[in-house]
Amino acid sequence: MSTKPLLKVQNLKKYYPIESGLMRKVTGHVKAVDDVSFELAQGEVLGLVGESGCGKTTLGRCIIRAIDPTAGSAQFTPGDDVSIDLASADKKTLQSVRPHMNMVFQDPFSSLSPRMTVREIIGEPLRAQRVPEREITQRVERIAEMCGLNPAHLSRYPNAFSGGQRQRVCIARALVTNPVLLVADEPVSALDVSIQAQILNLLQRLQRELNLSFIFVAHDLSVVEHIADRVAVMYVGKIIELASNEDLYSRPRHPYTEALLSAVPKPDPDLADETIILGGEVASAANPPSGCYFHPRCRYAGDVCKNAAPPLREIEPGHWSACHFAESLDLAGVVPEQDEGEIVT
Ligand SMILES: Nc1ncnc2c1ncn2[C@@H]1O[C@H](COP(=O)(O)OP(=O)(O)OP(=O)(O)O)[C@@H](O)[C@H]1O
Repeated sequence: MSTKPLLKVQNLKKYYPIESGLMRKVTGHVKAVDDVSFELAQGEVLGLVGESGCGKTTLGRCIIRAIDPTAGSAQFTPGDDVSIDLASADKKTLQSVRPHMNMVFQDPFSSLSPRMTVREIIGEPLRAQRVPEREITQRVERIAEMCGLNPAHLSRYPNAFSGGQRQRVCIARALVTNPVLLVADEPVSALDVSIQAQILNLLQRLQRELNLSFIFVAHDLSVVEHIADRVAVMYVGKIIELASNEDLYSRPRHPYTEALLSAVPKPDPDLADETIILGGEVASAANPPSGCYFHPRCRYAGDVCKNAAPPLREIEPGHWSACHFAESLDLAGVVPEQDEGEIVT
């Protein structure tokens, strides 16, 4: 088995040009993903968390090369003899590794063709690989069953399915090629609260049974608390904290993470609500503030934060923070929920 990380992302960037005037002159850039680096081990679940617009979806899409990054690399090593840079790979090379990675999207209502049966939808990636029809039938039925779908219902169309069942169809389609890497982009946020736990439990079970590596995108730390091994927090295109689940929740080392954690629902309703209300707007990726992008909203900011951008640095083994005061601030965390099996609704 390979000792290399499954995925090594280095200095990844995605800049969108801002054009204006009749001549569509480029007057600036939206830095949607700005110099992001991290590694993902085989079988690891990385939670990718941050407010709307911070670049989570763009990062996920760049990694699986649904869109082309502006710069940087994403070395993907799905096997001992296969290792390619997804960021720079040509079309043919990408096609050869496509079956090893996939993405599940937020909205199961718009991501399924209404004119195809569920059997056809799930089998589509295999058909694209020219897998024989008999094998497609077997593999579709197997993965559908693993995803909690009744094989007798596979000849139905998506509109006969509820939101949760449709997301199961999306998950089955994403897994039918036996990928090793799955990017799940807010896979439960479009679903009813009562269904969210079922889909999270399903993803967790599949991750364990299939030894999948996950990048699990969420805007809320409570969603990834149960499923992630490590968590990366993004703010305006950059990772500003990265640590093991336990360290990040119990001892955050960035004021933005502290604020996100304060909004995580407390198990004990008698505990005082100490939600930190962040003032001001999320900084614009087109025109970010000077220094630390978070400083205009940070209650601990000093002069240095206005002037100098703090790099993401390892402040203790495995715990990375991009705060000038990471070592000296005593930030409030939460007790992470123990993983005691399935989430109960
Ligand atoms: N095609 C595009 N052209 C220009 N700007 C874009 C494009 N796609 C995304 N952006 C901008 O890039 C930034 C990051 O967007 P992205 O959708 O990745 O954020 P996100 O964290 O996933 O947000 P959400 O949780 O709302 O999906 C935003 O400022 C967004 O407006």
